[in-house]
Amino acid sequence: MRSPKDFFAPLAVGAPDPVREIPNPPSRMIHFFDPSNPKMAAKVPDLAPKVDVLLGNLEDGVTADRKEEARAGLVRIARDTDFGRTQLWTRVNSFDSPWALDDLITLVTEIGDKLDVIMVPKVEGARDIHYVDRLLAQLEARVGLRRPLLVHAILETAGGVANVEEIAGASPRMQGISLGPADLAASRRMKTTRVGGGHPGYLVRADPVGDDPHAGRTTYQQDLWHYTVARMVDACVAHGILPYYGPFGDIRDVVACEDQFRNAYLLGCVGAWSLHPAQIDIARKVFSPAPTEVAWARRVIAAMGDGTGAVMLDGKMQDDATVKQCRVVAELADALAERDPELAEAYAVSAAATEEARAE
Ligand SMILES: CC(=O)SCCNC(=O)CCNC(=O)[C@H](O)C(C)(C)COP(=O)(O)OP(=O)(O)OC[C@H]1O[C@@H](n2cnc3c(N)ncnc32)[C@H](O)[C@@H]1OP(=O)(O)O
Ligand SMILES: CC(=O)C(=O)O
Ligand SMILES: [Mg+2]
Repeated sequence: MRSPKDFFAPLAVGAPDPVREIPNPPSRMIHFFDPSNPKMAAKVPDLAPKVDVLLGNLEDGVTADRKEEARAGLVRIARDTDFGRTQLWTRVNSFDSPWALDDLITLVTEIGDKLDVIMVPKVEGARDIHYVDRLLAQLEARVGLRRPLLVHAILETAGGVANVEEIAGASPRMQGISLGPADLAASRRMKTTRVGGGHPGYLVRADPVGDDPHAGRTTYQQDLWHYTVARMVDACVAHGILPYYGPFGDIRDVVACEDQFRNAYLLGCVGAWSLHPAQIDIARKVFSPAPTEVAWARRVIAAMGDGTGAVMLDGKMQDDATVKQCRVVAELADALAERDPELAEAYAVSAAATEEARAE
């Protein structure tokens, strides 16, 4: 653990000063693509304006014999593409692999000025973040970067979950954490073979109605990921960084994907991964507050004046705490509207309708 006195000191002579506050532009979907896959690479210019984050994935999902091609492909794509306001992230290989060191050296020295965030898989504890923190500072100093690269950890080992608070606070570079349900399931020896989502066997059952233990008992499927997501959200928020749900592997099941994303949204996550173009709009829909919610939030804020006291609105008590809840929704809506003309219109229309209803 760094001393609080030198927490914000650069870790190499000539490296840029660490950021004091993590930037929070929209990152509702982190869209994964394999830079060694020509079909996916060809889609990047069209996808860029449609997503908040594009992530060139070098780790799992890229075959071992195409690791170098993926790395070189990402360098090429980063140089040749105008990403506009869309962020460019990468996921490097894990630190025990033969590729991670070259991933970091090549990407920072070749396209460090284009990258926003480096996602690190299989983070076990603060020691992994300390390693990448120092190495990034050395590389930034070598190439003269003026803006520090940020680091995002994947929570996908039992050790990582046990150490999630220290990971979240390990460096001022820490931008956020994503849940990695596939590796985490394997690490914990969970007996699900799915990538995220529920499982029909993980349930609670209503009490028996008579002597027959089988008759008429409703079951309720439970969320396997609730504990981990909630723990991750608390660790992130306590350290001023951003929590994300990770991948949902059943691409065809757009309904369950939306449910899983929405659970994460309601628990405090700011976004999720999209593995396939079909998941981009699901994430956009879920992680953008509904216009009716925004209209309600604005009504509460207006009704609460200076934000203190208690008032009744449509039969519901509002006070200092509920106005804070509503500010979360309204501020998110304002930030998204600034980027997304469709949402700006939807939120403006809902505001006008609310005004009209109040005037009547
Ligand atoms: C547990 C983890 O670590 S998750 C993270 C690692 N995994 C990944 O990143 C997986 C990323 N996604 C993929 O590899 C693919 O989407 C797959 C394998 C799941 C499905 O791919 P396909 O079988 O090709 O899907 P499908 O046929 O529906 O694709 C339709 C088109 O979209 C393209 N496409 C698919 N996924 C993506 C993507 N993520 N980005 C851009 N284009 C994509 C396909 O190349 C195809 O292009 P075409 O119309 O020119 O032929
Ligand atoms: C996200 C990821 O890497 C995993 O689920 O293993
Ligand atoms: Mg993984």
